[in-house]
Amino acid sequence: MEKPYLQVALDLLDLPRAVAIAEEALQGGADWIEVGTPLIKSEGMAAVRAMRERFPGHEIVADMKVADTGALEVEMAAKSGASIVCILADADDAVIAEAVRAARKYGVRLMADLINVADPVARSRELEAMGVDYINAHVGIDQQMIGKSSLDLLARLAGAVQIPIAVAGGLDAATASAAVQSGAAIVIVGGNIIRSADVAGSAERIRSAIDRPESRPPQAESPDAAVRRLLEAVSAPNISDAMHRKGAMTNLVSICGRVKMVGRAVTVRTIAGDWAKPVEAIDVAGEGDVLVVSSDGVTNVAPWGELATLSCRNRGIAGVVIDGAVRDVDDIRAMAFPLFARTAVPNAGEPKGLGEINTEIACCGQEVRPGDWIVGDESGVVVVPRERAYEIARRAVEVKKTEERIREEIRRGRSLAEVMELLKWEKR
Ligand SMILES: O=C([C@H](O)CO)[C@H](O)[C@H](O)COP(=O)(O)O
Repeated sequence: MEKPYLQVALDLLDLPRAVAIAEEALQGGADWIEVGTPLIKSEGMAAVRAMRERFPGHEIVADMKVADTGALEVEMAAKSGASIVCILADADDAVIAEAVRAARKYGVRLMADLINVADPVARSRELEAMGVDYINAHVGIDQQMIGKSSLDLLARLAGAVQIPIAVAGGLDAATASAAVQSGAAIVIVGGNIIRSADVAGSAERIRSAIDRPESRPPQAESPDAAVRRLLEAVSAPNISDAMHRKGAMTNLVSICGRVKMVGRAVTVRTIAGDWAKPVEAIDVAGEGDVLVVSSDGVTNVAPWGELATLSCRNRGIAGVVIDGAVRDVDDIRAMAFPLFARTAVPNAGEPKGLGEINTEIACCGQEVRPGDWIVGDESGVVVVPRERAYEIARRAVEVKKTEERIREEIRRGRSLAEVMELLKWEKR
C-alpha cells in the first residue's frame, strides 16, 4: 500500500497566520496543504494563490465545498493554483458533472466531501462513476461536537469504491492511526495540528502514527464519564465561551481559593436560613455530585459550615455552591474543599426543614435543574444544561485548544489584538 498522505487543513481566518502555520506543519511532516473553507471565505482565492506561490512543490487543496456552479468554482480554484478542489458530495448531480468537466479541462482533481450525506455508500459509488477522484469521509466540526465520528463513517465505506478515500473530522494521532488501518489513503487534520502551540510537533506525532499505525483497543467509557473527563480538562471561562458567554453564576467567590469542581447538580432550596435541607441533601447526593443551594436571598445567616463540609468530603461530594453565606471559613479552607458562596457570617440558622431537594431552582442568576453539570474554579461557577453537556464540553475543549496557539503567538511577541485581528473583525 502507498504511504498515506497527511493533509493539514488550514481552518483559519488570517492568511499570514495560515502561511506560518502551514510552514510549521510541513516541517512536522504534512504533505498536502488544505486552504480551509473558513480561510477561503475570509480571504478568497488570494489564499489559494498565496499557498501555491509559497509552497510550489506541494499539493494545494482548495476546500471550496462547492454546492452550485460547479464549473465556475472549480475553474476559480484551479486558476488560483489549487491542484485538488473539494465539492459537496450532496450537491446535485448537475453540479458534480459540471465540476468534473471543469476539473478535466483545468487539470485538477476533485475530492467529494460526504458531510451530512444520508447514504454515504451509495453516494460514493455514484460519485466514483461520475468521475470524482477522491471520496472524503468527513464529519464536520459541529457534528463532531454532538458525538459523530469520522471513523464510523470511514468504516461504512470499506470496499465501497476503488478511488482513494480521505478521512477528516477531529482526528488526532490515535484516530489517524486507526483511520489508516481502516484503509484511509489521505488523513486530513485541522484543529489538532493548527491550534496546537507546537504545530510541527503535533504534525510529527500524527505523521508517525499514520506511517506506523498501531492497534489500540477502543476504550469503553460511559457518556457521564466522558463528560466529566472533558469538563475536568477545561476551565469555567472555556465553558462560558463555549456557551456563547452564557451559563455563568454571579457574585460567587471560591472560599478555598485554587480548587476545581466538576459534578452533576443536586439542587436544594432552603428558606429563611434553614440548614436542615442543605445538610439532608448531603445524604441524597452521590460521589462526584455538586450541591447547589438556593438560599432565598438570605445572606445574614449561614446555612452551611465546617461540619457539613466534612460530611460532604466523607461522601466524595465534588463541591458545594450556595447563593448565600457560609461560616467556619478557616476550618473549611484547611480542608481545601470546593465551596463557592456569596459571603461569610458567623451565625447559623435553625434546622427547621424548610425547603426542597432536587427541584428546579434559581441560583446566582442561573436556572439549575437536578443533573445539570456544574463547574467551578477561581474564575467562578458555570451551569451546563444536562442535555447539551457532551456538546458543550467538546466545544470547551476546542476553545482551550484555540487559546493554546494564540498564547504561543503572543509568547513569540505579537499582541492579542494582532493575533485575533480585532480591528478587521469589529462588527460594522
Ligand atoms: O472541513 C473542515 C470543516 O468543515 C471546516 O471547514 C475541516 O477542515 C475538517 O473537519 C478537518 O478539521 P478538524 O475536524 O478540525 O480536524
